[in-house]
Amino acid sequence: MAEIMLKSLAHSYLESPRHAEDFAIREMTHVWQQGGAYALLGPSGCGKSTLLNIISGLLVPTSGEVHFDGNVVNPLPPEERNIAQVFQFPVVYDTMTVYDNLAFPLRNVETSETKVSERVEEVADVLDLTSLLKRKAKNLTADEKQKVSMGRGLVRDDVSAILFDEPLTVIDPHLKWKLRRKLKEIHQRFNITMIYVTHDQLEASTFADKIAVMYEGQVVQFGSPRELFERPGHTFVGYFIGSPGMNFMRVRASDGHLYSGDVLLPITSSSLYENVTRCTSDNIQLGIRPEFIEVHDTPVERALESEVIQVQDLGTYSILSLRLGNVALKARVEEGEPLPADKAYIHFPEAWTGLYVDEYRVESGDE
Ligand SMILES: Nc1ncnc2c1ncn2[C@@H]1O[C@H](COP(=O)(O)OP(=O)(O)OP(=O)(O)O)[C@@H](O)[C@H]1O
Repeated sequence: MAEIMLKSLAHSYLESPRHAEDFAIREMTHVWQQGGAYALLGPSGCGKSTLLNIISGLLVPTSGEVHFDGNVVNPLPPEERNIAQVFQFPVVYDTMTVYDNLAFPLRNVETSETKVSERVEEVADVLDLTSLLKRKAKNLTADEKQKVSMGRGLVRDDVSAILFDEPLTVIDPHLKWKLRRKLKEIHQRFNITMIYVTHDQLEASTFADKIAVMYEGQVVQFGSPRELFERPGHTFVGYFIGSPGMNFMRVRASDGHLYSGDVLLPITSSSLYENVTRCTSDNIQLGIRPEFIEVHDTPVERALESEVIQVQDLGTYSILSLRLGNVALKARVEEGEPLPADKAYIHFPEAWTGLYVDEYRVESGDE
């Protein structure tokens, strides 16, 4: 088991990369601590598999170092890195029994048969595979095969880390939830560093204590599911996490006030105002999640009048599509709360309103 550090790591699939866009991984330094349950979350093509393959040694990075417990492992081939990797599609030997499949990684490193049977039985028990141990793998369903693949990753207790690359893709939707819980349980029981790659925010949040959100080859935020929701560090995290994503409004400061277009925003935080006036960039936005906008059906002090464009009834809550000046916003109203018809009076609580300059969050002194 190991702490994994990526030091000034960058990777391009091109021979002579010149621009930032030529890199699948843009230069980054990142630490995965020993024993952590991590998710690597991001849209298709952001570099997740590239990063995993660099850690496991399947891919040699263009520059930078990979450290396991402080030792550089760049020159080591995958088999010497002690990394278990579980891929999207099951990797099992069809002609072997489930038992022999699970025993394979242990027998490869000449483990005694007593230890083999101990570990195989333990892992089979955790993954509910005990009744299938004598079956040939070719007779298993896709779900069962993927559980065997996972089991092969878990069976050695000397691995540095287990990397999961979208492991639930082939799993039946109703079993996905169960397996996610199972992986969490396994993590707690075996205390192994686990990195779980996914593009699904729900999968990431159920599995991981900390999530690294990747966007265009960079980790734009590394935090708990709650931090990513409450204080997205980058506009992409705001859009990508939550449903619907965070609202962003372009803002400017003038005469002691903040404006979005022609709308004067009744924001009293002086440090927020000062931060905006200090910016040299013209890419300045305020971000607020639909869940945190206060919605009233009658005028109230400091609330802004907005036009209701659409109401989407989603059972226990509704999502309002609003227009404030020329800005489109979404707001969430819980069941039982007054639902505005034509006009909604909205208020942005300052504790939940973030300032974003050049897409990154800037903390104001008030927080
Ligand atoms: N073997 C390759 N040769 C050239 N370009 C590649 C290769 N593999 C990946 N890429 C490119 O590198 C970038 C990152 O790809 P990568 O597969 O790491 O992303 P990902 O986040 O894992 O996406 P997905 O979820 O679709 O697998 C993409 O632009 C992709 O097209």
